[in-house]
Amino acid sequence: MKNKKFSLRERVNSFKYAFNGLKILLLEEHNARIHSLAAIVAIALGFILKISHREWLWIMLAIALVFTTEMINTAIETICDEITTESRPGIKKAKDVAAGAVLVTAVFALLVALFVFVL
Ligand SMILES: Nc1ncnc2c1ncn2[C@@H]1O[C@H](COP(=O)(O)OP(=O)(O)OP(=O)(O)O)[C@@H](O)[C@H]1O
Repeated sequence: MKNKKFSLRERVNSFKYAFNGLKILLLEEHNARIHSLAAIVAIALGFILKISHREWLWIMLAIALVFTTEMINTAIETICDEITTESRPGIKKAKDVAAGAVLVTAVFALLVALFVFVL
């Protein structure tokens, strides 16, 4: 793979696959819809309250982190379900740790919103 020649078409396809991943997340994952709604509300509030550039950076970081962990969580869940649907302690551990990562970033995003919009 490493010695393959550079191909613009393959690079464009990589972007297509990545956007497809985002589309799958938004269409199929209920949590992602809730996070999208929260992101839209935060962006709207940012414009309404005319927050500073620095505050926008925190809001964008929070949104990006939540979506990134949500996507990695979905990828891990999907791989786990492809491996087996039988009850396995290792699968439970992987899924719960991945879900925990989403929780950590969601709490971080809530704290950012609290600091930017309330305090
Ligand atoms: N194959 C498995 N073996 C053991 N535990 C599992 C397995 N699949 C899921 N679990 C556990 O069952 C619980 C629910 O799993 P599930 O995959 O439905 O996650 P979820 O977060 O409820 O799903 P979603 O993200 O789609 O809302 C979690 O604690 C998960 O770790």
